[in-house]
Amino acid sequence: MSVAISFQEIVKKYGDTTVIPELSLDIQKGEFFTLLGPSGCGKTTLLRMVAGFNSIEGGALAFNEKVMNDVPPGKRNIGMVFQNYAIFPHLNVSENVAFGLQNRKVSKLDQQRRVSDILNTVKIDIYKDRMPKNLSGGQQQRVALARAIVINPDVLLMDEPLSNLDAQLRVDMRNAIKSIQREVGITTVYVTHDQEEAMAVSDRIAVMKLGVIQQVGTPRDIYQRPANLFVATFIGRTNVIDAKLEIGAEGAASVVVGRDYSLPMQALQGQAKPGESVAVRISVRPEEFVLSEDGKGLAGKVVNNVFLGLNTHLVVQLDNGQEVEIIQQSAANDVINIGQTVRLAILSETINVYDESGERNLNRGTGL
Ligand SMILES: Nc1ncnc2c1ncn2[C@@H]1O[C@H](COP(=O)(O)OP(=O)(O)OP(=O)(O)O)[C@@H](O)[C@H]1O
Repeated sequence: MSVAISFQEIVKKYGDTTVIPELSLDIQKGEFFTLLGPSGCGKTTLLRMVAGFNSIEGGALAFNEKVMNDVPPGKRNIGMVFQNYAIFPHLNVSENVAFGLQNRKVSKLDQQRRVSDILNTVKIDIYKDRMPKNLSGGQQQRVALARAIVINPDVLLMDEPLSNLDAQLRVDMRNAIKSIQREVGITTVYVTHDQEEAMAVSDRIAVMKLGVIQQVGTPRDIYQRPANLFVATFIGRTNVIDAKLEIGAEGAASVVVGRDYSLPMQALQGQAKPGESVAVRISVRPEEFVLSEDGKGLAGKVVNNVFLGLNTHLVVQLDNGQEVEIIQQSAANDVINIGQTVRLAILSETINVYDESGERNLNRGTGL
């Protein structure tokens, strides 16, 4: 694979305020790449730098190794889709899609052929003569997508394209966007604050906080091995619990949680000296707890119990007062009642152990 978009120590400032300090990132050709993070973290700012709508105060932005910092938006060969579909109300579907081609000196016949191909791809060919006001939100967003890709852009940029759609349509449309992107094979940069949406569509995700990338990885990497506690808590749900990393005389590592629940952690050998005990924080996803059958585990009391069909969600209050969330497959007969005391075992192969600050995942880079 070759790099399609490269950010090299890129800086964005508004006046004296630095919003993006020296960010470096490579996006591969054909990749579906998502910028994900809470409101105000700089996703849109970065996307607008790619589009050429924002100036760049430092570093370099390159497309296929060509520096683009001073290339105007109209000369970047980019397709864009925004939250508010921005299609022309006075043009019908075909005319909207053809619009971008009219300025590109494409013959009438070629225009018709390309418009008809794209309408097929995004599955709105049956509405080709309709006016936008007679289309649903999802259909309008398909028109916007068709218009963005009909010009054969090098890069497709999408900024929260599904935010205006209702929940079910958002799920349908994200699947549609992903399969259209795969079919067309276009390098795509997608902005969202919705982590589930990001997981569903992306090849890779960059999680951002305050203009700084916290982690870049596949959805699976980011969920299973979050680089720090910010990522662990932003992606999916998790329980953060104080613990101790203890290294035995022979160097074997274990994580001790609560009073005396000890989990052997092979991956953490070498993180401290033999005989040492270091304060750490562990991240345990709700599905990484199991109700212990052998009496080993963290003691607690069930304080809430919600049956959701396949799964049951429990809230358990541990001995130290902390409440943790657990997801269990609903057993056929076994009902766990509120008030019941339980022991919670932790699947030690999967949990992540962080230093006390939460900035460093001690499991990463250990071959796991
Ligand atoms: N024109 C501007 N002038 C000054 N500050 C700005 C400007 N545009 C954005 N900012 C600031 O830059 C930071 C990043 O904003 P940006 O819109 O990129 O965030 P975002 O992650 O896209 O958020 P959201 O999801 O809410 O759109 C914010 O602190 C914002 O207040």
